[in-house]
Amino acid sequence: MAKTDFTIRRGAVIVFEGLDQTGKSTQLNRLRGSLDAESTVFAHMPSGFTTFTERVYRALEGETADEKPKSGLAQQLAHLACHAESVPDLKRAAETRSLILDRWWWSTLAYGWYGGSVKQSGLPESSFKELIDTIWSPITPSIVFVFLEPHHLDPNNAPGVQDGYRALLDEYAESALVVPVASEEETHSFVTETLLNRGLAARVENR
Ligand SMILES: Cc1cn([C@H]2C[C@H](O)[C@@H](COP(=O)(O)OP(=O)(O)O)O2)c(=O)[nH]c1=O
Repeated sequence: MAKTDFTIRRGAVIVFEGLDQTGKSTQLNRLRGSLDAESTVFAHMPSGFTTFTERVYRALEGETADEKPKSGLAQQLAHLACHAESVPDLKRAAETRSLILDRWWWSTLAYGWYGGSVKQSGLPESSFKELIDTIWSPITPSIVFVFLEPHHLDPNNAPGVQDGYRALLDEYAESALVVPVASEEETHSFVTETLLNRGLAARVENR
């Protein structure tokens, strides 16, 4: 029987965002498994493509307790340092192929600002947003899939983070949508059908 796969349209930028433990990674893996490896670049923020971004990510995840930053502002600035380092590569990937992003600046705003830690530092929201805008202005997403319902409790999902995602969803209603809660298989179908319907993906009959 023929296996049906997909290609993502060249130039498309697809973002997966949302709370921890919501099935985002599972769905990204499913999508990766049904795409040809050549034409789409997958990137995870903050771990990116370089030793610098990889090592900062490991420090942020805190393999040892003393490795993690104590300051919420330092934490988000470290994330943004990784984003700044990765954006030129992301831009190139989006121009020559297609790009699938596992988190981008919505996480910075949702976890950092709406989670409360950056606000506590005294940095005004406008300054934080301006920094984010400056770093991310080269990248425009074609679609943002937002995962909002955690399967398990996760300490990273501070109160407010979900509200942050909802505010971003309202602001970017044209390109962003909530992924409905469903089985793994149904969610995979939802993602692929949405991409097909919006002309961001095409079916490929092979083998
Ligand atoms: C990209 C990004 C992530 N984060 C947070 C979201 C997650 O709680 C954490 C790690 O992200 P990630 O490794 O994607 O977590 P998971 O695989 O569990 O979904 O970092 C920020 O606080 N700011 C950011 O800019």
